[in-house]
Amino acid sequence: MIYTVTVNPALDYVMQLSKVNRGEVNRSDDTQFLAGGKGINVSQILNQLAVDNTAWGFVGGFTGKELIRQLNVKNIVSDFVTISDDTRVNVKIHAQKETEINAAGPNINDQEIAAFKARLDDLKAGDIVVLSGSLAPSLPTDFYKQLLPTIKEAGADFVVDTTGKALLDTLEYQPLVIKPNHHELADLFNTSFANTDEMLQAAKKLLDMGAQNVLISMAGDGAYLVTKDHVYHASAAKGIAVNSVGAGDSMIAGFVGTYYKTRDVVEALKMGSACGGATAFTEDIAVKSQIDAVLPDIDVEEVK
Ligand SMILES: Nc1ncnc2c1ncn2[C@@H]1O[C@H](COP(=O)(O)OP(=O)(O)OP(=O)(O)O)[C@@H](O)[C@H]1O
Ligand SMILES: O=P(O)(O)OC[C@@]1(O)O[C@H](CO)[C@@H](O)[C@@H]1O
Repeated sequence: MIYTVTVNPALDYVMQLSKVNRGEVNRSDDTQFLAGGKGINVSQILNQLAVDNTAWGFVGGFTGKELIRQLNVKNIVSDFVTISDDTRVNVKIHAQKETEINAAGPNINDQEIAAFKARLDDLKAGDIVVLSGSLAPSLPTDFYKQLLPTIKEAGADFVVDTTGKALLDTLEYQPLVIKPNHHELADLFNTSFANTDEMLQAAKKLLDMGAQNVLISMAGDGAYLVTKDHVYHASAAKGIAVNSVGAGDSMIAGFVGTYYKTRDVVEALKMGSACGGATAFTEDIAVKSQIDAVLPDIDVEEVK
């Protein structure tokens, strides 16, 4: 089983308008509330790929009810801890440029945290836990790290999609894969890369620090996968990008879901790239037919 963890999910309020004039009243042409949060997006793609998964996290209030309603409509199995505060709303403005305003998130109390940690008792050897997204402000900054000993003791693997110190702190527990984009990878080492070789060297340092695989995503320029023995490049899907929300989550889902089924990192890289591209080409998270349509575009080659 794959478990996705979204401790700070959101209703994404997507507003379409041709232009935003700052300091004036703007009117949108169309709006939508979409169930969001990085782990939930991963679950949506896993469902499209017919990979069994359960979404875990915290939801509360009227926004939390709507989020669960949407997950049920999409047949996403979930087992969230209900909290007394409201799940956040994140505003995504699709105008000339995309602008995102993500709320901090609800207050989560100690009892609710304990109820969440009890969920980990269900883990079995071979399971994969995908930990994604920001922490609600009331959670300790090392919340993900606190979960890792229990996950590893159960014989499960984990994937973590976060940045900075929170990411580095998890490496000693040997995440199955981490997926910084190339900017996040440079930030981890307080640097910028003059060339691809420097970027790949940085990924190798993360392997030395404990990561089992490092996936470097580069939006329309594709991705590199750096493993202990190989480096692969995957080309990007061909199409017109209309949305950048969830491409990274979709890539993680495609990679992890395929790896779970095949244990083949090259197939996983290929599917991850297709899922990321398919989501970039649609307003919402991609569905199976959109993923299938771009899969033949992806060429994977070994570069070293
Ligand atoms: N415009 C695009 N064209 C083709 N493929 C894309 C495009 N954007 C994203 N992808 C695919 O999705 C993968 C992940 O995208 P990206 O590098 O933007 O991740 P990210 O920065 O984590 O994204 P986000 O945080 O916006 O979800 C890329 O490596 C690529 O395979
Ligand atoms: O605030 P976080 O947790 O970092 O990111 C949350 C979020 O921006 O991530 C998803 C896209 O990746 C959206 O569905 C959601 O609103």
